[in-house]
Amino acid sequence: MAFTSFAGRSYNVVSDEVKQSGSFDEIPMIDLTQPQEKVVESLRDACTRVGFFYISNHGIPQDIIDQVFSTAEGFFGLDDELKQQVHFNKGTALCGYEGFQNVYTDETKKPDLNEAFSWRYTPDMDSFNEKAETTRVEEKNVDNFLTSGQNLWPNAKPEMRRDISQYYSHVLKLARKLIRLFALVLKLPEAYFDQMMQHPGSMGKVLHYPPQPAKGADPPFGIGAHTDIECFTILCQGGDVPALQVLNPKGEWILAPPIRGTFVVNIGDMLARWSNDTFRSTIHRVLNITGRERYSMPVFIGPNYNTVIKPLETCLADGAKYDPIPAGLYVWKRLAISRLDKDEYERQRVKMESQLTLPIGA
Ligand SMILES: O=C(O)CCC(=O)C(=O)O
Ligand SMILES: [Fe+2]
Repeated sequence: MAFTSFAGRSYNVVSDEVKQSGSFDEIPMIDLTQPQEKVVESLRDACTRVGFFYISNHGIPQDIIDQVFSTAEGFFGLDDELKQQVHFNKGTALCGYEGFQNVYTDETKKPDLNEAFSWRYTPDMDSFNEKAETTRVEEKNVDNFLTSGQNLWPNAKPEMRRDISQYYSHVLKLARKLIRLFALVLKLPEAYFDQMMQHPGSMGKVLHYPPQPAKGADPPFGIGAHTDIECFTILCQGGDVPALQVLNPKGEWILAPPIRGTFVVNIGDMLARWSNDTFRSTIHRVLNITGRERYSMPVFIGPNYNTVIKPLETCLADGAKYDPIPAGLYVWKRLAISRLDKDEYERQRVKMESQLTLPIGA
């Protein structure tokens, strides 16, 4: 069975059976409190060979995590009418509520069996970053997708804004720590990405996957097989509901179960592209056949949307494989194609391309 991702790469999937072993037989675990050289060495292996890893001792208090999942569960339990009030179609940032089977992720266009609520970075959600407010000015000439303040927070569940913001502030801090480690892995100065991460091109999402039948010829997936769009994802799995599967190079699906006290981190297409494929962006999907409700919360991290993603100098041994593209345009195209109808996509594309242009000589 062949699989072509939205990023245009082909993969061979040999078996639909979930294996516990393979060419990477498990997802590495990296303790962030080890000496830095050890962390960097483990990250180099994880990012180049697997594209997925767990992190332990990440520093985010468990009660903050528990709180946000409990609030999100309450939000998903609201009447549909209340959730529809913040449907992503009501805003311009492609964020807000997505109902069951509203969106598709894999190239078969089969709708995903989840409901979700998503938000975009705004400086007021970045409370550990003293420079957050001053970076807002960088975005003043662009609107729609790129403008801050477009989040659709539900009035019917005001704790969503409070608890998500609290959690997200912590995750942003962790993300800035990780990007410094990635810089070292890529043989760049530790602070190489710092400025670009002041106002990150970032989104977050909380997802609810209902249980689904274990058998069936052509089952819907909680989320279809895909690679993530941004540079990397920090994923928190709520409860103890194993359903995330990761495709190894042999074409086998490896389970990445929740491990309390850890996050799953995975590399996305933007960092694979930026690193000229030094880092791997690995295919994954969700199939919740546990009989239980599953909740998860990925935060997608990328640089400021004006950043030009051009293969990094330290990764050019085989020549640049990719053309430069503004980060915001890359993200927008990937999100919009599975969310907007064709005419609306074309209308917005023209506008986006005129707003996000490459600097001369990029
Ligand atoms: O729910 C999960 O475990 C994964 C979600 C995911 O892959 C995504 O939202 O991109
Ligand atoms: Fe994903």
